[in-house]
Amino acid sequence: MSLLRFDDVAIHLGGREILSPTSFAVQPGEFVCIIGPSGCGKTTLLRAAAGFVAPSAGAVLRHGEPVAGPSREVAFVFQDYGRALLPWRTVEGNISLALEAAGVPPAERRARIARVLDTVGLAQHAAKFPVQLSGGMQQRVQIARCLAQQPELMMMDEPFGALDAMTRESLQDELSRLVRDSGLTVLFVTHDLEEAIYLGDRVIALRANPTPANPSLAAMIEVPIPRPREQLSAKEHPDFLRLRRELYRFLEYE
Ligand SMILES: Nc1ncnc2c1ncn2[C@@H]1O[C@H](COP(=O)(O)OP(=O)(O)OP(=O)(O)O)[C@@H](O)[C@H]1O
Repeated sequence: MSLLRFDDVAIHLGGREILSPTSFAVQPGEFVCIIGPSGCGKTTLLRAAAGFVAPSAGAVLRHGEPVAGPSREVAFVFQDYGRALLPWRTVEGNISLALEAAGVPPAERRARIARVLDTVGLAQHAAKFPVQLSGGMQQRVQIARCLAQQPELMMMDEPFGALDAMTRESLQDELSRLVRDSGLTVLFVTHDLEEAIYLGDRVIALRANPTPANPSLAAMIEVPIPRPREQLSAKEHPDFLRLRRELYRFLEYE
């Protein structure tokens, strides 16, 4: 059974159709990237998948059950790390917060925090405050916080959009590795089609201003590039170049 399924999901906000009836399914362990022009409803789709926005028509199903609201099984990583982390809490304290809210006992909290900080390479920085860390490190804290919750689904909304190119590539590789090791399922929104192809098992392309003839779901492509992927060789792979061309044309004309 699919971990997540959109069955003809339409979403209207402010009297406008943001997402026209859209159907797709996400299997456990899949990494699905969502691209599309600004305002096409990528964030709205993530929010609907997480139960923050109710569909105007159709159904969002997790494990075959309608999603009724937010769940601890779903964790978010946002682009704006400056606002996503509490500045008055240390790295450790930020990660602990969600676990405290979930009632995880202190000893297990400490063990989970140590484990996830190790996973993202921040074990030496547990006692620092966000302001003492670079942007890339703050994003690692957000990812660690997400992993500590042990969700089944990780939603990432342009998580690397504000980082420089080098940091971005190294975080892409870290993310690929830890997703492969953990078996997490990921929905990842990005503007960057190379990032979508490099990270995704599948890429969903949305168009803005849908009509019945041109619905929101413009394309859904499989990425057959073998894993583990490596930046240079993956980006020279014939399938990478083919998909980049296809998606580039799509984005150019939308
Ligand atoms: N609560 C709301 N009420 C009314 N309109 C909304 C609401 N939330 C989002 N919108 C509108 O829905 C459209 C899609 O927004 P959304 O943030 O999902 O797009 P996006 O593809 O993620 O855009 P971007 O790439 O710029 O982040 C936008 O036009 C936005 O103004």
